[in-house]
Amino acid sequence: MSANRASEATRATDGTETAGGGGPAGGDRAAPDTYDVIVLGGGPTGENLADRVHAAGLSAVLVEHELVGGECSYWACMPSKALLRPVTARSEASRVPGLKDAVAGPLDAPAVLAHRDAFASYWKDDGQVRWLDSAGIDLVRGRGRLDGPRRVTVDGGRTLVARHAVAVCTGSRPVLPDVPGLAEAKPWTSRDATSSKTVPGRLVVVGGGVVGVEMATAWRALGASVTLLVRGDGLLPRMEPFVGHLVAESLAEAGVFLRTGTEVREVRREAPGGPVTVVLGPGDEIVADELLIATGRAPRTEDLGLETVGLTPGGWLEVDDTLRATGVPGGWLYGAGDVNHRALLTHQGKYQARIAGAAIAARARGVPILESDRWGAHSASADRHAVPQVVFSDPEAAAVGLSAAEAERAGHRIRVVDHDLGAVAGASLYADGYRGRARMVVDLDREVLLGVTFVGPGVGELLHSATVAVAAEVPVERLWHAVPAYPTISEIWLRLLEAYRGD
Ligand SMILES: Cc1cc2nc3c(=O)[nH]c(=O)nc-3n(C[C@H](O)[C@H](O)[C@H](O)COP(=O)(O)OP(=O)(O)OC[C@H]3O[C@@H](n4cnc5c(N)ncnc54)[C@H](O)[C@@H]3O)c2cc1C
Ligand SMILES: NC(=O)c1ccc[n+]([C@@H]2O[C@H](COP(=O)([O-])OP(=O)(O)OC[C@H]3O[C@@H](n4cnc5c(N)ncnc54)[C@H](O)[C@@H]3O)[C@@H](O)[C@H]2O)c1
Repeated sequence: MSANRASEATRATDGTETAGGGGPAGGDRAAPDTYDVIVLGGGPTGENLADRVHAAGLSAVLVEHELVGGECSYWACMPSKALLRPVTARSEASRVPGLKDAVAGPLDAPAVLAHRDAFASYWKDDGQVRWLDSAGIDLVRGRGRLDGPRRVTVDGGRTLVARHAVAVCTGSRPVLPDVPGLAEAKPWTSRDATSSKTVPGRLVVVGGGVVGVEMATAWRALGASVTLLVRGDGLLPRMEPFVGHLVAESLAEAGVFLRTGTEVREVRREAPGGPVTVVLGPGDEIVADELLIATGRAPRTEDLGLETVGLTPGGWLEVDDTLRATGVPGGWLYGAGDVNHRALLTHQGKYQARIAGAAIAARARGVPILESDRWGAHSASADRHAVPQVVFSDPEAAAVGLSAAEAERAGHRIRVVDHDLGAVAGASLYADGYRGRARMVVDLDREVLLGVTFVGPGVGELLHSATVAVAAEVPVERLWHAVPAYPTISEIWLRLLEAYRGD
């Protein structure tokens, strides 16, 4: 069983299995101090990397100072999606004839929060630790710090030594912008927004990226009055512009107050737990019960001992396509997942873990590395060409590869093909008044797809078809023979291809 699958299986039952008391698996075992590979950080990336090298016959130890499973399991993907699924399910059901009345009325907030708690495994990592145990990977609890080449100290005490590699998988943390009064006001970060036990009456969200949009969606549907403050002129700026327009329209219909072109100048909270005042300009203030700051991430590298191996602490860890850190003599240091800033997504971290694990094992055995093979086992090329992402907003947004603007900036000769998703028979069956749009970006020189974007209800599950087309560089001519089933939303492929061919 691979990393993460054990915990997914326990959650799939009723979520209560991981809720019980600790058990013996939670602590260090009587482990040796020398391993083939030391992994720092037990998030999804670290777990998968340890699993891969162990499966290749190397010994591995995982060092984790909080919960095994990392940000994703307890304060990011899992709890946020558990909060959002009831929102999108109700929204879609309310547009299906015969169901509308059945889902009228507010969400049952206590039930949704309890569902979220179960999906966060009640913030206990027993299930993940059981999986490590069963996989034969040692766990050392505590903060790991590099102490020169191939050496790691844990909590300043015990020293671990690696024969082949140390992999830094320490992830990222939220950043707070430098705004007077902000830190003192103790705002919510993504951790609070995914774990709060109560629904705030009034919530101000700062940041129109993925966290801001998803959390504004969830907490509005749970009953909060939400104001979303965005610095730029729209939402989800990394995706095609039409995505942000549709999501903004839908958030406004849900009752979210959206203000673009704003800047938070000062924050005041007079008493702990009391109301918070967000100052946008002279006479322009908003008073709320909570303030969520969702303005991006910083790497967890500041106290990692990077200076002991010649690197500068605090920055994103620079790596090559085999995930090996650049500028470290001997080539024994790796960095995978959020910490290298290639793509801050769980699935990409797990992908990098598979690639890094294979590269570490190959180098340990003296097997030639296939670095030059762009799509070989030792090169994380998808990070640059085919990163998929689903934003679980209402409606969902899903994209892979390059947007039209990114493709142009990269110097490709492109053609952009757009189509109205609502005009597809499967979409109109899916929900009354289905609104959505799709775009494919075609590389005219090679006649392959560089990127695909969908926005509309249920499009998240459509994305992998596009990921296959982009990563595999399937010729457009051959895509014509990939026939979408009728009447599914996937028929959007046929419409896009017809438009491209001029049929
Ligand atoms: C609100 C939110 C929602 C998200 N939703 C999604 C989603 O739906 N889909 C998706 O793909 N991505 C999502 N992401 C992104 C995803 O959470 C991250 O990309 C992912 O968690 C990165 O995994 P990682 O293993 O690299 O790092 P992390 O999950 O951050 O894990 C790093 C681990 O290292 C440990 N650590 C750090 N320093 C040390 C040290 N010195 N010693 C020992 N241990 C250490 C930490 O305690 C942590 O457990 C979301 C992010 C947020 C904030
Ligand atoms: N469904 C998913 O895949 C999912 C969900 C949540 C988060 N994530 C990942 O987590 C990462 C972090 O998400 P995020 O939303 O925090 O970061 P982000 O980088 O996606 O968005 C942050 C936004 O805040 C804005 N911003 C920055 N400083 C600001 C300031 N001082 N005032 C106002 N706005 C400011 C930025 O312009 C940007 O639009 C992302 O890279 C994302 O990929 C993924």
